[in-house]
Amino acid sequence: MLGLPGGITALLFDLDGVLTDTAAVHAKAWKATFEDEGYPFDIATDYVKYVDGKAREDGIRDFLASRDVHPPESEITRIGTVKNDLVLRLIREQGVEAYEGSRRYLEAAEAAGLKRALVSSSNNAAEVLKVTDMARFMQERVDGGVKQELGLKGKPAPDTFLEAAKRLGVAPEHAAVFEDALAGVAAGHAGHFGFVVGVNRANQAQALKAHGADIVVDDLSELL
Ligand SMILES: O=P(O)(O)OC[C@H]1O[C@@H](O)[C@H](O)[C@@H](O)[C@@H]1O
Repeated sequence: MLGLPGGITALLFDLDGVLTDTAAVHAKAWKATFEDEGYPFDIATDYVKYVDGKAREDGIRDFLASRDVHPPESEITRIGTVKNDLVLRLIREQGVEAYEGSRRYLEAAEAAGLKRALVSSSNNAAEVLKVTDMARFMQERVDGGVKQELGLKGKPAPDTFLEAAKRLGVAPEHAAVFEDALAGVAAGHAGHFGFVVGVNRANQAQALKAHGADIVVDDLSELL
């Protein structure tokens, strides 16, 4: 059913790049922010490898560590605030769209009686879900704020996905993970979920597979 193996009863969706076109907005804002700070930043390599899918502070820490820079927490918070102000401005100016294929997939999942949760590293997830009218599809939401409240480890650790499965009352082997980020598919793999769908929005099908995706699609409509 819906391109999933038998036994899957719950679906765990990443947001940016899986349900909405906001991954590119984040990438653009990170590039501008890091380059203003004096660090050349390549989206195809640095964003994908060090930042994509991770919690805000983890992305900053991991990218700067790759340049052998290890700033104090106050500095990481400052850079994160600059980047977030820019993301919010870009979202206000450009708007946010949900992928049509993802909306149709969620409608089909709802009609099929599958449970659904959002698992996003972003602190802006609730707002993005709301403005794209996708919140109504989600029975649970584990986002950047929930992660902080509960002290969960971020992606690529599986903890946020495991928390969402627990909230839905489903064992990991009965849940499928939908992710576009390498850190996200790695989290799905590490959590021993029943199925990991890699969503290829950045021409990285091979890398998604190598990090743990069971299948890779360009759009969720391929699974309908
Ligand atoms: O800064 P926010 O909105 O809390 O988002 C954190 C991260 O959320 C992830 O979903 C994005 O892939 C990252 O690019 C982003 O950095």
